[in-house]
Amino acid sequence: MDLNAEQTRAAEFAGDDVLVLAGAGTGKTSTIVARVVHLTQSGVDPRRILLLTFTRRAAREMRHRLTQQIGSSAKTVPTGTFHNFCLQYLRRWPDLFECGSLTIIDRDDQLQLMKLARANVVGKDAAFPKSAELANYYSYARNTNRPVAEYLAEFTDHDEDGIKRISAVLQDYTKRKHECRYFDYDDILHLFARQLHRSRIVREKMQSRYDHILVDEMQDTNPLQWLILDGMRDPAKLFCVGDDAQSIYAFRGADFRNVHSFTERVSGAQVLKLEENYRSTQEILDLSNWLLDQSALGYDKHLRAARGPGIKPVMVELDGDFEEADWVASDLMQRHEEGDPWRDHMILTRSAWAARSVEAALIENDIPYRFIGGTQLLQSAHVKDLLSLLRVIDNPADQLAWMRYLTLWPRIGEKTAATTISKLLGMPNIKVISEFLTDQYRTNPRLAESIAECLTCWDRPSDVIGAATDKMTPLLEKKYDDWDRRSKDFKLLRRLALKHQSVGEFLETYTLDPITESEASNEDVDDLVTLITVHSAKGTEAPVCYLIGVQPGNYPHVRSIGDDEKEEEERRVLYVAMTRAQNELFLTGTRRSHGAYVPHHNRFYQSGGSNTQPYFLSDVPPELVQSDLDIDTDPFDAPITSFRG
Ligand SMILES: Nc1ncnc2c1ncn2[C@@H]1O[C@H](COP(=O)(O)OP(=O)(O)OP(=O)(O)O)[C@@H](O)[C@H]1O
Repeated sequence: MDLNAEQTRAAEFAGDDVLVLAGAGTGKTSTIVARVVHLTQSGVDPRRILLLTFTRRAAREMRHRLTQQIGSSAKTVPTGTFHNFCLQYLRRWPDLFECGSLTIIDRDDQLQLMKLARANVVGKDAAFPKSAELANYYSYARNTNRPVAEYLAEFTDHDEDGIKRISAVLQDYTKRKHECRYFDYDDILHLFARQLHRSRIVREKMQSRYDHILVDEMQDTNPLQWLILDGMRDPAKLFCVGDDAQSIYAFRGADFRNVHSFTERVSGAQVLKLEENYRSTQEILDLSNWLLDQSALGYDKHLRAARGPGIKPVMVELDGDFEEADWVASDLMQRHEEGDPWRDHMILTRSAWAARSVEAALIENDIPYRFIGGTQLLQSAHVKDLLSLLRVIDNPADQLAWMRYLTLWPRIGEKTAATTISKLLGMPNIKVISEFLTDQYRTNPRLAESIAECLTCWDRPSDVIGAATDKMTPLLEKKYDDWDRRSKDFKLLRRLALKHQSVGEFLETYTLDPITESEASNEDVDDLVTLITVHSAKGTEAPVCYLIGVQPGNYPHVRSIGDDEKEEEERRVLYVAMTRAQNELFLTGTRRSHGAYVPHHNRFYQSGGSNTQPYFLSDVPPELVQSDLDIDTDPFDAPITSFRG
């Protein structure tokens, strides 16, 4: 692929710091890869080029493309997400980062711990914010690098007393985290950034390691991530690539306006633009451009299709979720019968929950698929049960895992488990704990035996999972009705674990970068339909895209209505989704559950009166889309036409 003039200018940029501001599909990924190639060919040591991506999938993709161009030296270019990058250094220099050993916890564990802290500080108070809300406050304040109390005072309606109580819960949560040697996702970035700015030694070490720092998806970096970049740049040069119209992570503290202030933050930096879209046909871009034009924010983006014209996006209105799911499944099957590979198709959904009917239709029709961003394998209850055994061995201070593991066994309730946990926490190592448990629970001998068995093969993660499965199957079989279905996941875990050197690394990899059951079981299968949440879909593309649930109430989402900032973020979510399509774009929506609809050129028009709610596509010009008026949504109601005429 030959780069165009804009892309070449960016890839071969000879100044110090640069922001490449680029529209969807304009070749940001290709340009970053070309930049690395250019730098290595100009004699820069590949190990001194740091490439930061938004997801591990994006990192894999970049590495793959780099390998095609520069061969095996691609492996030596440090490539990963902010979290992976920071964690790697926390592990390498625990003393410098003052962190010792640590266990990364996921959102579920974070909420469990917050629940305990909340109960401890405020007891039973139904009006007090729930754990999820508290965790969001905590995370948002940290990602935007401001004190929690200040954030609460400025952005919430809580009064002084409320703020004091919330702060007390968050302090209790932090204390519990330290006791268990837990690190939540934000801690990884926070600790790294803190030491980078506090310790001269850390800063000097980090600043001397890289000559070039390349950052993808700059529009979704938050102030905490900026602190990291700012602490490491100079003399290292920044090459940041982003698109303000694709910023969809405000809930994690990202502010798309940050890309606009790049030149103020990095003096002497230049801004380059990429405007020619190579992904989609002009019709798909016309609709996407129109969507942005409706915003008061003035994105000033008009994507041009290098590929020229194609087919207009199609809006399909269906009766309900099941009809929508059936429609997508039958369209897929028809295309496959006509010779299109499954992999050419992507279904985009707002959430895993919103995709459940479509997922069911794919399964029912034997359509092979992988679900990216769906319910995570490691979050299913039976997998958490099994992994609790591995977690307590890996970190004997892991109280949440101990609680889960101990209460799995007969006649051990939360109170008994809590007493046991308080005793075992002071013990020096897992062997001593295991002996103590043998003694303590003579009627449940397998409780301690399972630990001992796992310890015999601890350096072989896949065998550890095998041993844990053998020991725990009789227990779990009784707990779950659908055991046959669930037990298959343990085979998957074993397979995944084969790729890892240690149990700790295995647990950490999938906690940091969760994987769904369908992704795990189809890792080596190439021809699949991709079902994906829009938030996971950045950077991806497919010839045919189905955006499901594009109806009033979803775009913008009811919860965002009335909040201008949130509504605008919703617009960008829809924009990201639309701009994934290369050749064909279907926007499907349902009329049930959203009140009365009347036929209209775009078929999603909602009748006026009290039912009216904002909907991004309510005024879409008819010439930009096709309405699929011929779809037979309810064949049993339609009059039958005699074949005799
Ligand atoms: N100069 C070019 N010539 C031909 N095809 C190109 C060129 N640059 C990029 N492409 C193709 O355009 C598509 C989009 O490129 P890429 O994924 O790099 O865009 P992007 O800007 O990262 O997109 P987004 O931000 O929307 O995810 C890819 O299929 C890529 O191969």
